[in-house]
Amino acid sequence: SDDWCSNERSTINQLLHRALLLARYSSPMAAACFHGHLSCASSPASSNLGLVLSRKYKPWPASTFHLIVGQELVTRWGFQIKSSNGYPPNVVSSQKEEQYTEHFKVEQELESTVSITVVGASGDLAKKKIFPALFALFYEDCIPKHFTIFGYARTRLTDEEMRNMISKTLACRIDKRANCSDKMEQFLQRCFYHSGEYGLEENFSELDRKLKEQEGSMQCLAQIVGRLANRLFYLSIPPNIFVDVVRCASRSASSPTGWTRVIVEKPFGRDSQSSAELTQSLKQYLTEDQIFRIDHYLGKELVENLSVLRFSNLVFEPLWSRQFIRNVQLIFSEDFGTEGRGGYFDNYGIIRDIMQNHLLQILALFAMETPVSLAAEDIRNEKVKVLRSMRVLQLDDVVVGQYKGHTKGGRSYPAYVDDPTVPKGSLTPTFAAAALFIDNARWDGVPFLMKAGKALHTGRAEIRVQFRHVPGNLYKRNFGSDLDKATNELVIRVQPDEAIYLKINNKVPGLNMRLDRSNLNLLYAARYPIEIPDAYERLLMDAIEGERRLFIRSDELDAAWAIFTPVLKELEEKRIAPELYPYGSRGPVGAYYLAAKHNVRWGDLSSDNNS
Ligand SMILES: NC(=O)C1=CN([C@@H]2O[C@H](COP(=O)(O)OP(=O)(O)OC[C@H]3O[C@@H](n4cnc5c(N)ncnc54)[C@H](OP(=O)(O)O)[C@@H]3O)[C@@H](O)[C@H]2O)C=CC1
Ligand SMILES: O=C1O[C@H](COP(=O)(O)O)[C@@H](O)[C@H](O)[C@H]1O
Repeated sequence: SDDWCSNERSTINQLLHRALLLARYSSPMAAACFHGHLSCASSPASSNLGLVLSRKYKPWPASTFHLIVGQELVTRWGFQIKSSNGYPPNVVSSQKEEQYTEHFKVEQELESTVSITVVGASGDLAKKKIFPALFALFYEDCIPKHFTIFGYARTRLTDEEMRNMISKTLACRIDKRANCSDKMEQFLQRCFYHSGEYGLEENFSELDRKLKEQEGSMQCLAQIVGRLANRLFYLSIPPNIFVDVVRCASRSASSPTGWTRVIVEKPFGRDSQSSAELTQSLKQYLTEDQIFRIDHYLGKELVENLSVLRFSNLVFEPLWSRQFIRNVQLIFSEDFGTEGRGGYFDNYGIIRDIMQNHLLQILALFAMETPVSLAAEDIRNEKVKVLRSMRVLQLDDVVVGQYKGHTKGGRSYPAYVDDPTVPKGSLTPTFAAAALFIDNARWDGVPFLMKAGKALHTGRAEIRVQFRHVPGNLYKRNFGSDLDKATNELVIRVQPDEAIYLKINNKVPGLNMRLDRSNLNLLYAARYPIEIPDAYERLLMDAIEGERRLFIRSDELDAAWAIFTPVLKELEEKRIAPELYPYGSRGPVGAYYLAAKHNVRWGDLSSDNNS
């Protein structure tokens, strides 16, 4: 009854928290999705104990709880997950929202702690992306309330020195500057540093002690309810030390009570074999569920939007096949060279750096069949299927290039091989174009062209979808002899100036019948006047929440390497010389010929003003 419920509230809460702990241990998947807590709610349906759900609640399968006191099983209840207002569990009616607010507050107090250790904290990526993203999450209240951040690297720094180092990289969103410096100060006070070697377990044991100290100080209430101390490690280090760190962290610094997850940065190997070896080594210490392989392109707003565009717009989904699409182009260009990263880059080259991961991931999302649901495994299953349907890339369908020095407007730009960290005479491609095919019913015969390059004339990432000709087009004489110019093209511009636009043929206003190509243009800056979060913010938030949708599963990785490994080997074994292109140009002409061979024109090179 309600009376009993309120008298026994604290006992019941404790019992139910223990039940939740048990549920977490017996069903880690469910627990990973579950961010709520159970409490004795004074709901009208008094025979039910209420289940208070957090904002982050994801569907949770019906389950049986074993309620335990001490070691003894005293009660066993099978009960359904149902909200106390009678709505389905993931729906809270707006009328009832106030009633829930109090519960949310209590819930927040009781949430677990999370410690995020950035391994390689002194490095470029950590400073440039990871710490700023963590701060942005803090600023937006998107990080659990009880968090600490640790930097770990060999460089000797005090806590204060690390705070000083990262404070230079933090920024507030231009559209939300309120209390920015206070927030920064609060954030920095939660940041600590530990200096250690990457392969020494005792150094990680020291880190463990420091983590426990911080977790303890966040846990005054936790002793009562058994709050979990969760730990996330971000491997922002060169790949040759991934396994050392994972071994040490898992043996000496993994969480004794909560989850331990590891975000692994690319490159995940150099080919099928080394990637499989890396996976195998990581799996000596971690389960697949603990490994979060990051591809930051999956966290970009427009890449996330791809599925929304496809699956929730009737105007697109029926057109998404060989029947209407002539070719798809995935284009990445940077207007700067390897600048400082030549040492890393030379061992990988542009195919491994951009195509095999970022562009292929976009392709998979673009081309996959409709997943059963938006659950991570359903999406990843579809991505694996489409990747496994792809034809192994042939040398004939690849063009490679490398930038050479160039002088323009009195300024000289270096060649790739001028980078002091690049070996003289290196044949590593800084540019590549490739034609890929998916041998399934939906995409049979449709070329998926990829192009990626550094030191080009512009910095851009986009997906271009060129549609077929309109059969028996009544207006064909208005287009002259070049019917290709009259086909529709959908452009999803991932960056910069995020946009989705569709090129259509349109009548120019006036008394005569003149047609032109115009854009139906969804320019994000005009439509959504907010600053778009950085990809790392979304991905870090997801990793903390245990959401795996945007991370790469090991079988996806295997399928991705299987497409590129043979050609990468052939390029290296035959020592194929890349075509040189001037720094700041549009890349090697070979890319035009490759496209022409497949009856394609690169959309980004169109003479069209609205390209
Ligand atoms: N930078 C970027 O833009 C991107 C990077 N990545 C990936 O992220 C990871 C980190 O990149 P980034 O920050 O650029 O890397 P860095 O080269 O800056 O290395 C990070 C830290 O690792 C330590 N370190 C460097 N080299 C070695 C070595 N040979 N042996 C042991 N420790 C070493 C250094 O810390 P200390 O000496 O203090 O121990 C360094 O500060 C890499 O896997 C990279 O491929 C992925 C996408 C983009
Ligand atoms: O992973 C990488 O990505 C960056 C480009 O990322 P972006 O978000 O700035 O577009 C690239 O410069 C780097 O070579 C590569 O390793």
